[in-house]
Amino acid sequence: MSSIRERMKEKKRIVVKIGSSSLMHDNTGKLNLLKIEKLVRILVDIKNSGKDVILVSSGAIAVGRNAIGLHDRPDDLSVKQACAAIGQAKLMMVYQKIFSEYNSLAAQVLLTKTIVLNPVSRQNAENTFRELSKLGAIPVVNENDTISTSEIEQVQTFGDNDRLSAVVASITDADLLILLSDIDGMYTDDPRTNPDARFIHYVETIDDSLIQMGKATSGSSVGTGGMASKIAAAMIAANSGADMVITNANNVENIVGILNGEDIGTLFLNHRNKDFDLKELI
Ligand SMILES: Nc1ncnc2c1ncn2[C@@H]1O[C@H](COP(=O)(O)OP(=O)(O)O)[C@@H](O)[C@H]1O
Ligand SMILES: N[C@@H](CCC(=O)OP(=O)(O)O)C(=O)O
Repeated sequence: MSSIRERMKEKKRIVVKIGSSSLMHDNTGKLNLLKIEKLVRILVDIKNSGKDVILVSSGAIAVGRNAIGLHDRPDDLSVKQACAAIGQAKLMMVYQKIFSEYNSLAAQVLLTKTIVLNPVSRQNAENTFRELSKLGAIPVVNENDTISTSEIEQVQTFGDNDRLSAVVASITDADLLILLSDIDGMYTDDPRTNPDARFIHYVETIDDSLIQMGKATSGSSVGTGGMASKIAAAMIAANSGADMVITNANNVENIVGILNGEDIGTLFLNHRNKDFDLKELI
């Protein structure tokens, strides 16, 4: 076990993000309940061990699409937003049920970019997260997709939950962000299109050559942002003082391995920057 990975054992506040593709069965588009159940059990156990944990869960639009029998990804904004409204409620119902089976409280927090950019509403959000932590609840965060859109200037969108999860790590002062994806971690190129792509275990510095390697291509019909948005998230996390690990959601036990210091996924090392202004990277 490397000394860099040893420091994972000391992490106190962990943000875990799961993407839409990882929550669903790819052949049916329905929720993978076994995976969600395992994820929740692990999160509650981390909380029980005395650490703080926050879940950022995508899936509102995908679950809503499935509920109304919409096979293709909607292009129309109002359809997307209606799907999100239906899907977010259904998703929370599932989370509530499973969290309560482990005697734990799930708390829904829906954010928009505007909330984070406005100092007063951002302070409110920070206070809420702090209070939830004191109460022993586990926040389940998503973007407020029914109202945030790039087309409405007053309510700008994060667009993908990788960036959102890094923003959550930043405003909650988390020391670790784990992105559960449909891939083992970052490669030198998208391995779905380039068989010669090599796995990257550690990233010390996010430079231009690394940014070029992370393509915006998504591995599924429900994912958003590809590796490019995960690198954008890593930049926010690193500046905020949080290490970030990308790992495969096929095995949610990877979370436990990462916290035990095992060499799993791609680790982006943090470089806390006290002059960092979140506004510049979102
Ligand atoms: N350099 C790269 N390394 C690994 N994956 C990459 C890279 N560039 C693009 N990708 C793509 O990014 C996808 C993961 O992003 P995305 O589909 O948005 O997943 P998620 O829903 O898990 O966030 C991978 O399945 C892969 O096809
Ligand atoms: N907020 C949207 C998901 C946006 C997103 O980034 O999705 P993903 O690439 O699956 O993490 C939803 O809940 O449907």
